[in-house]
Amino acid sequence: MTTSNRILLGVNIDHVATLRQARGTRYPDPVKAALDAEEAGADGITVHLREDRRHIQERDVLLLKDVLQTRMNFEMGVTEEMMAFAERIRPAHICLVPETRQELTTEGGLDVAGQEARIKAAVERLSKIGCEVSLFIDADERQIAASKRVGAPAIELHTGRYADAETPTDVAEELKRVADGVAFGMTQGLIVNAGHGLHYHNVEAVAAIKGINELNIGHALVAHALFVGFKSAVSEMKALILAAAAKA
Ligand SMILES: CC(=O)[C@@H](O)[C@H](O)COP(=O)(O)O
Ligand SMILES: NCC(=O)COP(=O)(O)O
Repeated sequence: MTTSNRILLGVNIDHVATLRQARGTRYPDPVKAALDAEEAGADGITVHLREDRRHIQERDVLLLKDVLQTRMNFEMGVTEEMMAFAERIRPAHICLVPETRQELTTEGGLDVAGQEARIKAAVERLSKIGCEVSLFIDADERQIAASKRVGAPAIELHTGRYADAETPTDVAEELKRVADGVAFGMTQGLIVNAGHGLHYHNVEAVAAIKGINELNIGHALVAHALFVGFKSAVSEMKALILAAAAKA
């Protein structure tokens, strides 16, 4: 259980691949982004191999597996195709996420409570090959307790609702939901990560929540990198979250 204010930054490079896929070019290469992110202080690299391959491709994951100095957090839907691919590459971390083809982005958390047997079998299968499995869920006690029951050592709380909240009241309410989720996850002995929709203007309040192990951030980093370069984008984000965690 994490009790200190140490906080890690997982850099999600999916949207570097989004730009490449928009034209079917060889650039920009997410592998180069990952190496730059590591040099700038990323603690890990997150990639989501979507079923529709809209951004990250198998080629990216295979190359990253060979070249990363830190560790890969491989996000995947719970499908047989992905399970078999994960068994082939054996990433250090796997985050099981819900996925639908039409969604613009990952819209909500995985319904662990509603499909415990299926998720338990996936967690067991992936744990057997040495992966630390995390479940991408809403900050909801029912889902957190179910995550514990299915044997996942870690959860990642979906911060999308917090990021999308528009009024100060809603922002405060969603932030509290995340903070309560972190606290409850810790009582369950889970490693608690968080992410989705975090950016330079909303990240500090989340980084200040005691007990969060890691924040996974992608879209905002890639967007900022267009103007300042990838290394600066990562180091600015890392400095922000470390300062916020230290002040808390
Ligand atoms: C699960 C998650 O939050 C990330 O994988 C994020 O979803 C990546 O971006 P897209 O949802 O746009 O693929
Ligand atoms: N799991 C969340 C993630 O990896 C990054 O999400 P986003 O910052 O691209 O919204």
